[in-house]
Amino acid sequence: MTKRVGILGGTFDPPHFGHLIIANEVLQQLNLDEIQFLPNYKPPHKLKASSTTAEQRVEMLKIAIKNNQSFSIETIEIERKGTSYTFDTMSELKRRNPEVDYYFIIGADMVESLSKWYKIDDLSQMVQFVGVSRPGYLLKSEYPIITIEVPLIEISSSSIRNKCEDGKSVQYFLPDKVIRYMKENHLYGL
Ligand SMILES: Nc1ncnc2c1ncn2[C@@H]1O[C@H](COP(=O)(O)OP(=O)(O)OP(=O)(O)O)[C@@H](O)[C@H]1O
Ligand SMILES: O=C(O)c1ccc[n+]([C@@H]2O[C@H](COP(=O)([O-])O)[C@@H](O)[C@H]2O)c1
Repeated sequence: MTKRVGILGGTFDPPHFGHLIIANEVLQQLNLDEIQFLPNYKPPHKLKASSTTAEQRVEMLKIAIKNNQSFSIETIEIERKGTSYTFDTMSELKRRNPEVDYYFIIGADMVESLSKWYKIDDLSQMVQFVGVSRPGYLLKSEYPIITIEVPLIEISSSSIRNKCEDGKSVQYFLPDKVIRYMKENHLYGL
């Protein structure tokens, strides 16, 4: 039987409640079988290098999704290294799991930039894109995306990193256990 899997690709530097809420909303609203979080090794469009390692980002993701049996982590991009082009990743995942229908979840900020993605025409034939609302961005695309309304969440990894560096609290933006890991490992100036 065909399996329907949602993929949430991201840098997760760090993972936050925005990621968890959109993943859960798409899972529920599209009645998918599961969600796989796909941490990238090197995001194609971000110029600034992370201050954290890929292993630390994966560790934080593990802590964040623990206890939800519908959530798991796909580490294919970390293992492949290099620039994490989604076309390369999804071609390989489709080759490994031809029976799976993939739903690639993106926030509205990413929806706006889809035309610049590597081999986007081929990629949009291979996966079903699912765009979710995000404050400040339109949920419109020339590509055949499904759009899902989620509660608007004004949280981003960059705002969390900035708050940490400014000595401000990030409690309630991400799980306490992830904050504990960040402190123990002195991430983001903590
Ligand atoms: N608050 C949010 N609402 C909706 N979508 C989000 C939200 N935060 C992240 N996303 C989406 O999740 C995916 C992964 O995001 P990413 O890991 O880059 O986090 P980010 O908060 O956007 O990071 P940064 O601030 O460093 O750019 C992207 O498709 C992004 O659009
Ligand atoms: O393949 C591309 O050209 C491409 C361009 C921009 C973003 N992406 C993917 O979109 C997802 C969200 O990206 P980011 O940078 O917001 O973490 C992540 O899986 C990226 O690898 C992919």
